[in-house]
Amino acid sequence: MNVAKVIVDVPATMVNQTFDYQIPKKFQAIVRPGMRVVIPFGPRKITGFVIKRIDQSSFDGLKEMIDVLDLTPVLTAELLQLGKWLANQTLSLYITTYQAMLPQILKAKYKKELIRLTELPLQLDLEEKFLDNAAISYDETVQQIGHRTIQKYIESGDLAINYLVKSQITKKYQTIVIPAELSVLKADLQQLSNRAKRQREMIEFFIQHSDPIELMELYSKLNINRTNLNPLLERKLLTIKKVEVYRNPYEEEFPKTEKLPLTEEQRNAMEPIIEALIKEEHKTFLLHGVTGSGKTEIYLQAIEKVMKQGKEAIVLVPEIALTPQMVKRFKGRFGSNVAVLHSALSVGEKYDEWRKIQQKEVQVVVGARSAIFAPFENLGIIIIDEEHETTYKQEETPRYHARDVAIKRGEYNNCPIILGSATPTLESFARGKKGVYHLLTLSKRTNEQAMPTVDIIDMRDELHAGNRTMFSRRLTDKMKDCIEKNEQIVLLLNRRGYSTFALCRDCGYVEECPNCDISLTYHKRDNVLKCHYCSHEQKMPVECPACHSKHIRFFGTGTEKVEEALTKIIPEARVIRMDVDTTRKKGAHERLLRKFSNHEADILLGTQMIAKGLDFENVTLVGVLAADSMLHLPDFRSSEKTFQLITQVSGRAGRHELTGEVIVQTYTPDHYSIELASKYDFQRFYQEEMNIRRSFLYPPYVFLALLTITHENEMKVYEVSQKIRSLLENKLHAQSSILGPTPSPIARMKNRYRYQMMIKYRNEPFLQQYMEEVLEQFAEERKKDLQIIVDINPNHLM
Ligand SMILES: Nc1ncnc2c1ncn2[C@@H]1O[C@H](COP(=O)(O)OP(=O)(O)OP(=O)(O)O)[C@@H](O)[C@H]1O
Ligand SMILES: [Zn+2]
Ligand SMILES: [Zn+2]
Repeated sequence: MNVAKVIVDVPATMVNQTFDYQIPKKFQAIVRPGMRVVIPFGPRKITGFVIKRIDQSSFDGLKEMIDVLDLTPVLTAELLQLGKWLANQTLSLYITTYQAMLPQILKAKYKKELIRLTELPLQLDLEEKFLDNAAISYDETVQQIGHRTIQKYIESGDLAINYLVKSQITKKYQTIVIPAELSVLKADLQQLSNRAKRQREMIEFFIQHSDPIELMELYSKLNINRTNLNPLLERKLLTIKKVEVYRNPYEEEFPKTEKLPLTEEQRNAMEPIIEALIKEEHKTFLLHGVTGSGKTEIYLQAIEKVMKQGKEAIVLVPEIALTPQMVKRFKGRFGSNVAVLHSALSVGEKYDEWRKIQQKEVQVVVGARSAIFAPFENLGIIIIDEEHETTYKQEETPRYHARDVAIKRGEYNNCPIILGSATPTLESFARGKKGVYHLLTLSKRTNEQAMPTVDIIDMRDELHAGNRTMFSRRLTDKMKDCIEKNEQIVLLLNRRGYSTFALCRDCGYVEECPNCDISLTYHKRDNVLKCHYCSHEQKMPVECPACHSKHIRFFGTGTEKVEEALTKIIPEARVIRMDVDTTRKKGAHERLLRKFSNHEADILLGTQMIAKGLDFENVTLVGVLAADSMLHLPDFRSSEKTFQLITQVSGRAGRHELTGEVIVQTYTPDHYSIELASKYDFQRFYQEEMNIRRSFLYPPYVFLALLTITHENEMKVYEVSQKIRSLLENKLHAQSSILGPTPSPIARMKNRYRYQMMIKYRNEPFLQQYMEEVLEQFAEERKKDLQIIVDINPNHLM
C-alpha cells in the first residue's frame, strides 16, 4: 500500500485525474486519504489531495511524494466521494470542488507551528524544544523528529498545529492552573511545616477559589513566579494545562431557551420527520409554513432528537450575517454545541469554527451555503431554511446548489433533509405535489394572529393627484401615525433592477461604463459614478459630455435618496439605513439591527437584506417602495421573486401582540404576483405561475442549462457560439431545444463580448458529458483567451 493516488493542484482539464506517487518510507505510516501532500509535477513542486492508497501502480518509475501537509485528513471519506460527484455534476475540476469544501486558510501557504496542549511529558527531544518556547516551528520539528511521532502526539491531543496568518496567531491558547480536590488540598495543608509560608498561602488561596485560574493572573494575584509554584506541582496539588481559547465572534451570551410545546399543526409536521429519524431513512421534506408559523421551532426540536441519537446536524440559512437573530435561537437552545460559519468571519475565525466541527467538538453547524460541506461523519439531519433563496447557488465554479448537495449527503448518511419556506420555489413545490418531496404544511401563525393586511397603492393615482414624492399619501399618514404611537416601521426599497444613473436632461445622454454595456451608478457619498460589474469609477461630471449642458442629474431611487426624502416629509423620524454601503464594515449589520431593536430609531430603511428573518416586536407597519421594479427584468423568475419578496417582508409586521399592516406601492397593481402576494395566496400564485411556465416552457416543466461564451473579439465569440450550437444539436435529444446564440443581456463586460445559449431539456442523462466534449473541443483556445461558462440550472440569465 505504498502508492498514493493524488489529485494535483493544477487547474487544467488535462490533469483532471489522479496521479500515482510513491510514498517514501518516512511517510508510509502516516499518509491517509483526505490529506494534503506536496508532490513533484513536471519541474514544479505542487500540492494535492491523497484520494486513496494502493499496493502497486500500473505505471513505472513513479516519482516520490515530497512532503505531507496534514497529519490528520482534512477531507472525510464522504467528502472525497462527494467532491468527485460534484465535479461531474457541475463540470468543474476535482481540485476545484475539493478546495471549495475547505476553509480558506487551508488553501493558502501559511506557516505552521506546533503548540503544546498539555503538561504531560513528551519525548525528550521535544521537551527540549519546548523548553524556552511556547510554540515551535512545525517544519523544522517534523524534519528532526519525524512526522509519525508528531502525528501521534496530535492524535492523543498533546500537540496541535497552528496556522500563522500574517504573523497573527490564528489559534489562541491560555495556560490555566487547576487545583486538586478540596480534601487533597486540606490534607496537604495540615502536614505543611509552618515555615513554608508561601506554599501555605497558595494552598489557602485554592481552598477558597476552587476554580481553575489563568496562570498569569495567579502570578500577579499572589505575587509569585514559577519557582514558587513548582513544589505544589510536584506534589500534584496543582496541574497546569493549556487550553484553546476560540475566538468568539458572538461574544454575548445567549439566554438559554427551552423547547416549546408544539401546536397541533407543528406536531403533525414533526411526526413524519421524527419517524424518518428513527428509521434512519433518507427523505426530503418540504416544510411549507407561512411566516411566523413556527418552522424554526420544528428545526430546533428535530435537531434535539438528532443530538440525542448522538448524531450531527447542518442548518443552512441564507446569509447568516443577515440574521443574527437566527444564530441567537440556535445558540440559545444548544449553547456551545453550535458552530457558526458565515462569510463575515475572518479567515482565522472561520478556521476555528471549522475545526470545532472537524474535531467533533460540536454537533450542530449553522451556516451559509458552504457549510453544507461541514466535515461531520455521522450526519443525522440537514435543514435548509428559506429554501427559495438564490444565495444557495454558487455563482462561480463549482456552480453547485446547496440543495442538491444536501440531498446527496442525505442519501449517503441515510438521513432526512428539511427544506423550509413560506414561499418555496416552484421547482420544489412541484416536487412536493408529485411526492418526490414529502410536503408538510403550517398554515397558521403560532400566535393565531391573522397575517397583516396588505394595501396596494397605485402610484399612478398619486401622480394624478399631484403627489410627486416617492411616498403615497396613505403611507405618509400611516408612518406619522406609527411614530406618534411609538411603534416602528420597516421600509423596503426593492432595488433589484433599479439603479441611480446620471442623465442629461437636455439631450438624454446617459453615462455608461467604458468597459461594460451598462449605465454607471451614482454613489452620493463619494460623488462618483461606479460600474457594478467591473471596478471602473469616475467623477460625477459637472456638465454633459455630449452637449455641455449643465443639467446633468442622477435619476432613479437609491436608499440614500429615500432617506433624504423621508427626513423632508417626517423630519422627526429617526431612520436607520441598511444597504451595502452602510453594512460594509464588520459587525455593522448586527449593530444597526441592535439599534433598531433597542428602539433607537423609528424606521428601518433598507434593500432586500432586511426582508427576511427579522423579528421585531414593535414593528407594526411595513412599506414596500417600488414593488414592481424587478418585474421588468429579463428573467422568467421575476414574478416569483416579486411574490416571494412581498410575502417575506409582509411577514415582518405584527409578529407579536400588536397587529400589523403592510403598504405596497406599485405602478402595476394588477399584476398577479402583487395581487396574490397581498392575499397571501401561495396556492393560486403557484397555479397561475405554473400555467405560464408551461406555455413558455420554463422550469419546472423543463430543465435549463446556460452556456456563456466570452472573448475580446466579438466575431470570435459569435463563431465559437455557432460551432458549439451545431456540436450540441447533433447530440441532444430531438425534444430538447437550443435558444441562441444571442448576445447576453449584458452584452459586454470588462471589455469582453458575451454571447449565450440556453438549452431547454426534459431528459438528457448525458448532458454533462456532451458539455465536457464541447469544452474539450476548445481546450487549446480556452487556455488562451476564450472563456466558456456552463451553468446547469442557472439562477441568473444575464
Ligand atoms: N409551539 C409554539 N408555541 C408558542 N410559540 C411558538 C411555538 N413555536 C414557535 N413559536 C413562536 O412563534 C414565533 C414565530 O416562530 P418562528 O420564527 O419559528 O416561525 P418561522 O415560521 O420560522 O417564521 P419566519 O419564516 O417568518 O422566519 C416565534 O416567536 C416563536 O418563538
Ligand atoms: Zn446632454
Ligand atoms: Zn464596467
